Amino acid sequence: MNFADRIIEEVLVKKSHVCVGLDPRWQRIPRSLRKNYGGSRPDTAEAARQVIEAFNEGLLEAVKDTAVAVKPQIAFYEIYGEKGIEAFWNTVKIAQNKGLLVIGDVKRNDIGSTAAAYSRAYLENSSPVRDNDRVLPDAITINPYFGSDGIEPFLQSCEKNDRGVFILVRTSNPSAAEVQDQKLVDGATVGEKIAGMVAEWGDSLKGENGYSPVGAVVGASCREEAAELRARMSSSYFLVPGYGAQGGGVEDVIPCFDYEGLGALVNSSRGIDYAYEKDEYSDDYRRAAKKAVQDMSEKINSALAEDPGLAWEEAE
Ligand SMILES: O=c1ccn([C@@H]2O[C@H](COP(=O)(O)O)[C@@H](O)[C@H]2O)c(=O)[nH]1
Repeated sequence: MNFADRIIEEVLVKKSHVCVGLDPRWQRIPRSLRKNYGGSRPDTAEAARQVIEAFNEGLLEAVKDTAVAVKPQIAFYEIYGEKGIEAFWNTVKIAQNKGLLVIGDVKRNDIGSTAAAYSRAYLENSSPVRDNDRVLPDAITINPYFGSDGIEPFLQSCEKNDRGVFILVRTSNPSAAEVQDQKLVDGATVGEKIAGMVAEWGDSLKGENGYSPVGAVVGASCREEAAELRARMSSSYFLVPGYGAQGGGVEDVIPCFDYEGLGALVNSSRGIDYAYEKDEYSDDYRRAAKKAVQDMSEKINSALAEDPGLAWEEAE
């Protein structure tokens, strides 16, 4: 089953389009979890690993029935060095054991031969060491800037191992337009040009539901562009960050979906991880995360039920 079919299977079972980001920011982890490990900053890298894993375990248990996928952003783990990396990989394992798809937000790529090593690191079981007890994320985010030879090794790994990639097409950050909205000689923007390439890269890998494992990152901050991008990448699942903490709302993500109300996973990281901060009386982050993810899912589902064809109508 290709990666997009695996997403759709979970979407239909859980009746949800939500991806929860796992971005552990030390000072925002509930005090009760970190107080014996150093307070305002971790005493040791090992303390950081333990607290992050405990925090993530609680979040994962809380969101596992509603979230389709989780997206640990590796920067928040790398800052703790090797112990942080250990926490990242342990988080991948814990999440998968709870039935969640894992999207490693690692934004990798390079020249072709180096991209092949990245692809092997994240999407291949063939470890360079003999002791091959490895977990792999179900998908990762990658950068298209190197062009086809950088992308090719990832496509091969996706096909061989039923994994997926989400290629950066239109990101959610405030400066994204500086590069991605620049017009090329044919009048298309850089983002639209990449969208066309993403569609081609995935074309021969489509699965049962017509989606390929070659997805696209399209931020919730670019509602105007989203319908056009959906039309250009009709076989690509979208990963949509920017909901919640970055200001994106349900109306911003609806154009990322297809006619049937499929085609997009909407991510929220801080909005779920630290939902407990809104309750001045409790630091039960698990209960708050569970409620936040349910609310988010219900909002998206009701908007889709009202107007699943919105994206296509706007693009025509
Ligand atoms: O265009 C992009 C690509 C990646 N991200 C990442 O997603 C999460 C969003 O976190 P929130 O707390 O929900 O804002 C974060 O890990 C970013 O690095 C993105 O926001 N936009």
